Amino acid sequence: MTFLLQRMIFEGMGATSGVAPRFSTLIIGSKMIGRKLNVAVVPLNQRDRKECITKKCDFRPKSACAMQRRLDFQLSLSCNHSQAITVVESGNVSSFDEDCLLKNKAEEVASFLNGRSIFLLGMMGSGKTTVGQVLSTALGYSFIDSDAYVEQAMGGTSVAQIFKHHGESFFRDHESEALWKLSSVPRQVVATGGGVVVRHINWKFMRQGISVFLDVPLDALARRIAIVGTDSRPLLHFDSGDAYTKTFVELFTLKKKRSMAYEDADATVSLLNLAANLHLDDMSDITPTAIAIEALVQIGEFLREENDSARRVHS
Ligand SMILES: Nc1ncnc2c1ncn2[C@@H]1O[C@H](COP(=O)(O)OP(=O)(O)O)[C@@H](O)[C@H]1O
Ligand SMILES: O=C(O)C1=C[C@@H](OP(=O)(O)O)[C@@H](O)[C@H](O)C1
Repeated sequence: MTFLLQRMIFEGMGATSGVAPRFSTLIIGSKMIGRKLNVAVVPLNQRDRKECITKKCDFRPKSACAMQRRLDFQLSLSCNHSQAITVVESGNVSSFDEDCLLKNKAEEVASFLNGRSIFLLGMMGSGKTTVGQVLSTALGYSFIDSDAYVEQAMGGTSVAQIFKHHGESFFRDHESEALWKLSSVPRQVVATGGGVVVRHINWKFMRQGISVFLDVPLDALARRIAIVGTDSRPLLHFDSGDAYTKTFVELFTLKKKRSMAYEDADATVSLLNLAANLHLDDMSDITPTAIAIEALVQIGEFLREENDSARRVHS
């Protein structure tokens, strides 16, 4: 894997010139392409800027390391947030403290959320459960899977069994009821079922919180689901045939019906965009933590826009 996540603070390639860098960006991803370092950055917030003081930041890739697709540079940061310190010694490749970045971003966003819950939306396999658990822990929220909630309400009957014995419409009624109940509970990350967007009433419940669409290309979804199997996902379960192909075809049909509805989400995390920003060829290299960080960035953007438009209305 050529991708390295580093917590490094300096201003772009200006750091190589020996000029003391100013703090404007936080590099969250880097990748060697030949002898060139490509980086992905996010803006630093005011508090991070105050916290971090760079003593020296000198980037020097060596050809041998470049060939091995490893970074070799010296970076010295002084940062009064002890967890945030990453010192990369010459010859070593640091492990990036993604968790620290997630924690800082979650703290920042949580202070503007006022306890509003997060509803994760997306097609089956888009990572709502996986990312939701990471996000809830970071925010200090509880996590709930709406499918699991319905299963519990049905005395432990699985979603697959509910579909089989009672049909989809029965399941959707219970799904809406679950969302209605969950929408009144603050400080939760809710992983919804992929089909939740098709019923208009569900939006009314989800608007109590903030909805975030995890937009993952169909190929990646089909690959993920083919690995774990389709037993728990009745809409994708077929008696015979290649799981990847059948899943892909079925997801394609469902996505066509749902894509406009997903666009109504308050915020979107596009894995295609994220991979491009991080200079990754393979989307499976994006960790759930990196996706959770991006979700927080997008939630932060939504809150800022919401705040701006509220101010415009009142002025
Ligand atoms: N970022 C990721 N990279 C690779 N695999 C992932 C990622 N996120 C989730 N997965 C895998 O994809 C499958 C579906 O994820 P899940 O979180 O259950 O999706 P959903 O809740 O949206 O249906 C799981 O096997 C999970 O381990
Ligand atoms: O997309 C859908 O219509 C469905 C998605 C499933 O949840 P996940 O998205 O968690 O797999 C589950 O609610 C049910 O099988 C129907």
